[in-house]
Amino acid sequence: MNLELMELSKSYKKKTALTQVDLQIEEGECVVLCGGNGAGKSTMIKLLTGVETPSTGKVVVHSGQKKAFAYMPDQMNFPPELTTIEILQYYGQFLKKGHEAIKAVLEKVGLWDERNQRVGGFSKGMSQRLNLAQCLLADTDIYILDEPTNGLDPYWVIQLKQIIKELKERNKTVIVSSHIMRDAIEIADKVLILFNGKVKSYGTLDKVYKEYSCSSLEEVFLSIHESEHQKKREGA
Ligand SMILES: Nc1ncnc2c1ncn2[C@@H]1O[C@H](COP(=O)(O)OP(=O)(O)OP(=O)(O)O)[C@@H](O)[C@H]1O
Repeated sequence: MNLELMELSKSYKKKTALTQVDLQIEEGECVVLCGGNGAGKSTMIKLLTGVETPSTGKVVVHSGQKKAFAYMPDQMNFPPELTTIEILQYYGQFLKKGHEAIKAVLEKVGLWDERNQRVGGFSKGMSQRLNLAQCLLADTDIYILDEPTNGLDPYWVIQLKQIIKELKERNKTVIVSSHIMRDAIEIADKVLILFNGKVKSYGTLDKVYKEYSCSSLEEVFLSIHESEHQKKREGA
């Protein structure tokens, strides 16, 4: 086991974004954080990566590495005047990665031929692939990807899934947030279902389906929505 979330909560002023999360994530697993808008996916990712500090609880990382996480934020604003390769060279300095490693990741995300282009002219999908490249450049135990399919066309969604599969084959832990159910079904060993900052279910798809007597993630979500709205109506 290499990651433990202990009584993790986060509040922003009056808003509770995440409530008392207790769970473990095993080595070599792909966990997909699922949930609707405002469910708490990005907040959880920010707590995992240390971008935000928890209001209570903690994240314990069991890793021999000094830097255990590689992070792909949901959006990156790269300096527009820099070229693709200049950006990766910048990250490479900190990660101690040279030309060969940079070339390998740019080839993986299909941007090697665009290495001398200024990123200010990039499409949304190209920027997202560059964002993925900076994350893959780090050789860490845990990869955290926040809505990585945003802006990617179907070809690159398939490639991204293949990249995640390869990371898992190298026994890396991959945590992905997505509101696209189909992605979750295809790549997840486990899904974590968040609703209003609370964990509603965590485990394999079979376990989650059984818990809600459903046969798809869409049905699980509908069931959660209906029961939460029912509770709200009864409380009102
Ligand atoms: N910096 C912040 N200040 C105040 N409230 C915040 C902040 N960040 C998040 N929140 C609130 O916390 C809740 C969870 O937000 P979060 O961004 O984690 O959700 P999400 O599941 O990633 O949603 P989405 O799919 O819409 O991106 C929301 O109600 C949001 O408004």
